Amino acid sequence: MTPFLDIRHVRKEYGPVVAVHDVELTIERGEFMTFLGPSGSGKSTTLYILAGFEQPSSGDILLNGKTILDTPSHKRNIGMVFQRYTLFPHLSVGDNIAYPLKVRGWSKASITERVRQMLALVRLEGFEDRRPAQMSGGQQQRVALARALAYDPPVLLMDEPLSALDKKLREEIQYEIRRIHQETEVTILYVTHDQEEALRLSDRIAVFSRGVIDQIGTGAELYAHPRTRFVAEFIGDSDFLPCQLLSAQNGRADVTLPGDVTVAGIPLHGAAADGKALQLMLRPERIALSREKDGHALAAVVEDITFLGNNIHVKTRIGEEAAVSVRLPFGHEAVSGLARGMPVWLSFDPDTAHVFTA
Ligand SMILES: Nc1ncnc2c1ncn2[C@@H]1O[C@H](COP(=O)(O)OP(=O)(O)OP(=O)(O)O)[C@@H](O)[C@H]1O
Repeated sequence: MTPFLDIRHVRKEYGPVVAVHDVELTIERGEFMTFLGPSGSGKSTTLYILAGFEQPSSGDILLNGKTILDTPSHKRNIGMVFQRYTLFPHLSVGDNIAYPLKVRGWSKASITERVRQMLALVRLEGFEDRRPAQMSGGQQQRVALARALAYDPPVLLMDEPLSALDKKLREEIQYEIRRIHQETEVTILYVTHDQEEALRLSDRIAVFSRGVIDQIGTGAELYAHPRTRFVAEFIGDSDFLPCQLLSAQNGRADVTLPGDVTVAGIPLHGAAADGKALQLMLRPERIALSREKDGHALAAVVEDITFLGNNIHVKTRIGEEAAVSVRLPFGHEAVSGLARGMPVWLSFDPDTAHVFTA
C-alpha cells in the first residue's frame, strides 16, 4: 500500500554544513508523529522541507504517492504552527482564523460558520473580536492552531509550538492538542526537544541525532527496546556501568560487572567481541535495592536520598566511578532507616537492562 506521507532519503546541505544527512520515514494518515532530538539534530530543517520553505539537496517527499517538491509552499495545503506567535497583530482573532479561508475564496457565510466551528474546537468561543495582544500566550497558540486547521489541511506541522509557555500551561495545551488531534484526525508532525512532551502527545516518535533518525517507535517501544545508547539516554532516565563481555549469542550478552558479579542474557546492541569493555544501561525504576547482602547483586554505597513526592530517589555509588540511581515508591520498606554511607545491594531483571558497545 502507498504510504500517506513518504520522506525518502532527504538530505540538506548549507554549504559545508550538513543539516540533515539522510532522513527516511513513512507516516500513516491520521498519525501523530513527533521529531524528538537535541538542538541542531535536523528536526526543524526536515519540517521546513516538508513545509516548502526549503528544498532538499537530494531525496524526495511523497504525499499519497506523488512528490510535493515541485509544489510551492502556499499550494501544499499543509497547516503550520510555530514556536513564536505568528498571528497577525492588527487583525482580530476572528479575522486571523478567517484569513486562510479568504485567500482560498470561501464565501462570507461559510467563513463565518467555519470561524465559529474553529473557535469552538479550541474552546475560545466569545474571543472573536479580541486582538492577539489582548490574549495570553496559550490562548494565542490556540488561535494559531485554529487558523492552521481552518481549511482542513490533511497535514499539520508544529515546530516547538509550546516552548514559550510555562510548564503548567504547556501541559494544559498538550492535552488540548491531543483532543483536537483525536477529533479532527489530521496527520500531525510535531517537533520538540522535550521527551515528556513527545511521550504525552505522540503515536510514534522519531528520535533525531546529528541529521539522521536513530530510531522510530512508540514511546513504550523506545523506552523498553532502545537500539542505541543515544535513544536510551534520551527516553527515560538511565545510568551506565562499565562491564566486560563473557559471551554473546542471539542478541543477548553474558557480562561481568564490578565486584565480579556475572549476569546472563542481557539484550545486546551493536557488534561486540569477547572480553571487550561495554556499557550496561540500567533504569532507576527497574532496580531492586536490598539492605541484606546478596552474592548475586551489585554492592553499592548510598550517596544521597531525595524525596520526590510519590517516589524516593536513592543515589548510590558502585566502586570509584560509577553512580547508579534507584527510584523506589514512597513508603517502600527498603527506604526506612536508609542513610548516606550505608552499604546496599542492587539487582535487576536482565530483560530490563541493555548492553551497548562503547
Ligand atoms: N540556514 C542555515 N544555514 C546554515 N546552517 C543551518 C541553517 N539552518 C540550519 N542549519 C544547521 O543545521 C543543523 C540542524 O539545524 P535544525 O534547526 O534543523 O536543528 P533542530 O534539531 O531543529 O534544532 P533546534 O531544536 O535548535 O531548532 C544545525 O547545525 C544548524 O546550525
